[in-house]
Amino acid sequence: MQKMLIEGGHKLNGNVRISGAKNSAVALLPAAILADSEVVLEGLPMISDVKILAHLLEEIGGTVTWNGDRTIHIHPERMLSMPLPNGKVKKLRASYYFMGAMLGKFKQSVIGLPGGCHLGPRPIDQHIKGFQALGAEVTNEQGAIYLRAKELVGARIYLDVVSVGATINIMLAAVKAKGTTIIENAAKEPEIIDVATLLTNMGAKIKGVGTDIIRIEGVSSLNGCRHTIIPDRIEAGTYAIAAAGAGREVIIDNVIPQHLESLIAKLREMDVTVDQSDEQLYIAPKKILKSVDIKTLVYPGFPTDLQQPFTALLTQATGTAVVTDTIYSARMKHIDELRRMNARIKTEGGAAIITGPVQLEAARVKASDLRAGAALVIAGLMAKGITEVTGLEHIDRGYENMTEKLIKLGANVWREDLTSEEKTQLHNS
Ligand SMILES: CC(=O)N[C@H]1[C@@H](OP(=O)(O)OP(=O)(O)OC[C@H]2O[C@@H](n3ccc(=O)[nH]c3=O)[C@H](O)[C@@H]2O)O[C@H](CO)[C@@H](O)[C@@H]1O
Ligand SMILES: C=C(OP(=O)(O)O)C(=O)O
Repeated sequence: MQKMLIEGGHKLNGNVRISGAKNSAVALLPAAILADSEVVLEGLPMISDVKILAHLLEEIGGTVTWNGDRTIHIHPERMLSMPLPNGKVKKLRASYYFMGAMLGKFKQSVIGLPGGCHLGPRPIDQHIKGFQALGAEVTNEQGAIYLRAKELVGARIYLDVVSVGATINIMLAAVKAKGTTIIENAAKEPEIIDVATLLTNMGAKIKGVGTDIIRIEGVSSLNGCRHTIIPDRIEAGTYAIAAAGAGREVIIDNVIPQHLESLIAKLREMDVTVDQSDEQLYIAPKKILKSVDIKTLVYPGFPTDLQQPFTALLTQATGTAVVTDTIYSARMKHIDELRRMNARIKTEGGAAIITGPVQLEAARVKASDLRAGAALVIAGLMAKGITEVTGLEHIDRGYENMTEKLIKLGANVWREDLTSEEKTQLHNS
């Protein structure tokens, strides 16, 4: 177990290269189950979620080889619908994609309820509703979801809430179903388009991704293919926010700026200079940042996954900002930790109200989830003194080589093993 130490006050400067998108990768890997021959995925991020999913593919009989460190070759020919009720599936959210992919391929699956960030309740009722509409019988037995179908038949499915996971999971189950499936009120995130691109390359017939109505004509078999993943807009956004709060001039490489329009608009409202080209963002903050309100929404609205890092940035802005998370109203565990660092944040009626600017002070803080971790690291870059962040297993789920990337930008950041006393303290906290 380790902690990250961040000596604040070193301005970020230079280039940072963004890795492949976590939320695409975690769906592309299970999607490979549906193919009859080799699937090659290029540009995967080297994060723990990806490593766990690759192991799960092996657990169900797949052959997985890494070529170079970011290209994976998956042979699905010997995969079986092995039950995965416990163990690794609980370590991440996206193990739920094994449900849709195994149901689509084998007409049955047994998967433990997923883990992932604790952001308040994260039901999967819309996934289940979709599987049932396609003809699956669904039972929950001792914390595992059992899915069985004689055959899957296309259906019209209206999502009661716009859900990334349910949209992708229903696509995975429907691509080999008999007839036509229509998903209404579908989510439109770029990662959904990336998954649909892979499935289309495999031979699936999907129309309308990126709109709220997706139409899928089932096919009887899917072949292997090669696919390059899109860049991670949330990782890019995290570095853009860090640059706005603790940077001089930062260039973010390997990004699709159109995926970050809501963030770019908010940074510009704060008076941060943001220039964009095809695959780069240039970020240069002014001395004084203006406060802005944010409200998280489904894509293309402001992403909930950037709410916590952005809240850290707002501690440096002049005025009062109101942050509302309409996707996960309980995604506020970073706030107590930011307060430990001298942030002036109140919570009222589910919103966070941040008054700034304040001089953040270093403290020992704990990441309760992935983006809370990113928020605390950003706060550490802006704080006086050496901040210690624990809970790095959350950060490692979604940020490849964060320490190395920050060092390259000029930050003074390093990791140390926890002493046994610190481990005990952490365990008891
Ligand atoms: C692996 C992955 O891609 N994770 C992302 C995905 O999570 P995930 O796919 O879990 O999030 P969803 O888009 O499904 O959730 C959106 C909202 O719908 C609710 N809901 C969802 C499904 C359902 O069956 N019933 C229901 O009520 C959720 O509680 C939440 O309030 O999208 C979230 C919202 O952009 C991001 O924060 C996560 O980073
Ligand atoms: C909430 C997140 O991830 P997950 O859905 O995988 O828990 C995230 O990426 O911010």
